[in-house]
Amino acid sequence: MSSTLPLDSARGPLNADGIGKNFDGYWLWEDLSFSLPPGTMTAITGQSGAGKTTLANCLGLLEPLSTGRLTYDDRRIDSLPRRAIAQLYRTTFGFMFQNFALVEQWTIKKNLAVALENKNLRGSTRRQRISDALHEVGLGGREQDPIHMLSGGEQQRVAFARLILHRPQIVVVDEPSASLDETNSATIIAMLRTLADGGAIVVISTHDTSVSSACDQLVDLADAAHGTEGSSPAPAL
Ligand SMILES: Nc1ncnc2c1ncn2[C@@H]1O[C@H](COP(=O)(O)OP(=O)(O)OP(=O)(O)O)[C@@H](O)[C@H]1O
Repeated sequence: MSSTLPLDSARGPLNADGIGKNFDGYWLWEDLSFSLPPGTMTAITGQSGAGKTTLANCLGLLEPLSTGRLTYDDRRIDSLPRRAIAQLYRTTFGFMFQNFALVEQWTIKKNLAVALENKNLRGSTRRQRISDALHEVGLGGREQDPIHMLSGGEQQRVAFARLILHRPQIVVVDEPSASLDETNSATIIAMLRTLADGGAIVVISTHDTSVSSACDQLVDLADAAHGTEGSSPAPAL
């Protein structure tokens, strides 16, 4: 798919340095170090329960790390106060969650307008941007459709249109192909690729090999040491 909309480039890599996550003495993953460069798509892979979603949440600053640090744009970002994280959500991070986080009773247009709230745009510019984003995802002219009338694939396109409007430098995606058929899954991967091609850092938690094989690099949690301190590792689920 071609991209006609301007996207924001990331300012440098998002770096993870020795990060770990511990729940009640159990290390889900630990001592992970990797770099997510601008312009690339990275898949977080591993078996069910390996901690893919948890790692995506930690990279998106939605959950705290137990150890290690995250840096972006030469700035440590994992231990920021709430207000600074909120600012990063307005300016830097975009998310696509499994349930798309759309308001079902609202129209497509109203859901998309939320992404432009802080951008101080004239009404006509706002309408044009929404219209362009909807054309970009193949839903041109559907502004007034309520979300609950849309299929899962269409809802995901709306969620993607919202990402386009938000123009994030870092995009965190959780299981993009869950509950989608092959065609819709391929479409969403192509859409995420347009964000990476525009210079964004795209990181995707997935159990789907068709998604991970479309990425430029993997963070495989099968390789992450885990277990309780002083005991053998937990059995595979
Ligand atoms: N807040 C929490 N407190 C305790 N345990 C948690 C918490 N959040 C997640 N877990 C546990 O961490 C493990 C990993 O969960 P996570 O959803 O990250 O794995 P996943 O690899 O994404 O799994 P799946 O592929 O099945 O979605 C699970 O056993 C889960 O119960």
